[in-house]
Amino acid sequence: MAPQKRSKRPMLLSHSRPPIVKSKDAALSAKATRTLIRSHHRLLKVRAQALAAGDEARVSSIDAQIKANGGLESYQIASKLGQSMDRGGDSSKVLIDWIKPQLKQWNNTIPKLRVLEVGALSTKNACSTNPALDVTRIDLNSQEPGILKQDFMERPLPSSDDERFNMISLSLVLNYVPDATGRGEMLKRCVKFLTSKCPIELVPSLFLVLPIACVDNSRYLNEERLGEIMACLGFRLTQSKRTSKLVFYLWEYNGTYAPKAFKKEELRSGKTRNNFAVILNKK
Ligand SMILES: C[S@@+](CC[C@H](N)C(=O)[O-])C[C@H]1O[C@@H](n2cnc3c(N)ncnc32)[C@H](O)[C@@H]1O
Repeated sequence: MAPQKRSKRPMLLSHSRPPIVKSKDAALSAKATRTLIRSHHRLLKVRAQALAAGDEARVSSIDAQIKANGGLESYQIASKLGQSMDRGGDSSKVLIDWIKPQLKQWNNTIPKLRVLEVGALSTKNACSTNPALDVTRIDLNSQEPGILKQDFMERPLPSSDDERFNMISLSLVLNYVPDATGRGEMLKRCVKFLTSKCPIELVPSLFLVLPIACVDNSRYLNEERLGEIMACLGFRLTQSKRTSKLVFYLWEYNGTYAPKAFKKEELRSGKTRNNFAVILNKK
């Protein structure tokens, strides 16, 4: 009788990052990195729940735990490690590969394309080092002088196209937002920062990277639902790519912004599913 194939268990969201490492030492630090990232996300989630419940004492106690774990800074170091070459590399390389054909139209006699990188950990990634791109980098906690310390949700809304962007990068940022409504608001907000005024022929776009478990193993989100949410915001999927841990998407904005309501509704059940969700409010 042929040996029975072991069925592959669906991946938990907490196990999605960083990608596999090879050497023994790296494997150890990968484990520590994963634990730190997982714990930070979990604490942010319970903090958001305590905040919503008005439980200030619990919020303070969670803040103390986050601090004891090294805070956002340690989380960012762990994320950077996850981004390093031996763990799958810089995600913005995927974006550059995808837009390479359009970037061929660019030369240094015309203005650069404006890119907003939300959740930026480096000034030297593929996006930042591309000569055709003028990258504005923001993060809740700046690690380098070229990164502005700013919450995207608090960034003043643009008053003209000169303050808008041809592309926005949200790489592993949407899953950082601890509540489902906040994620919907973040996606909506992206639209307000995009412009079709561009030095080359390029449709304004959103580069979105998520841990694969957010769409493959969530009770509340799958690719179809994500597509529906994005479609009502005016986005059309033009590129996508999967690795064992991450999913990359390029969404073009077609200008038809008409948000519909999407609740947190169970799309698939099962004990090993995660609870990643995006709630969209009409207004
Ligand atoms: C997992 S790291 C991802 C970094 C990098 N983009 C990557 O792909 O590896 C998430 C980063 O997003 C930042 N972030 C989350 N929400 C943000 C917001 N509302 N505004 C600015 N940065 C945010 C966090 O501070 C954190 O540094």
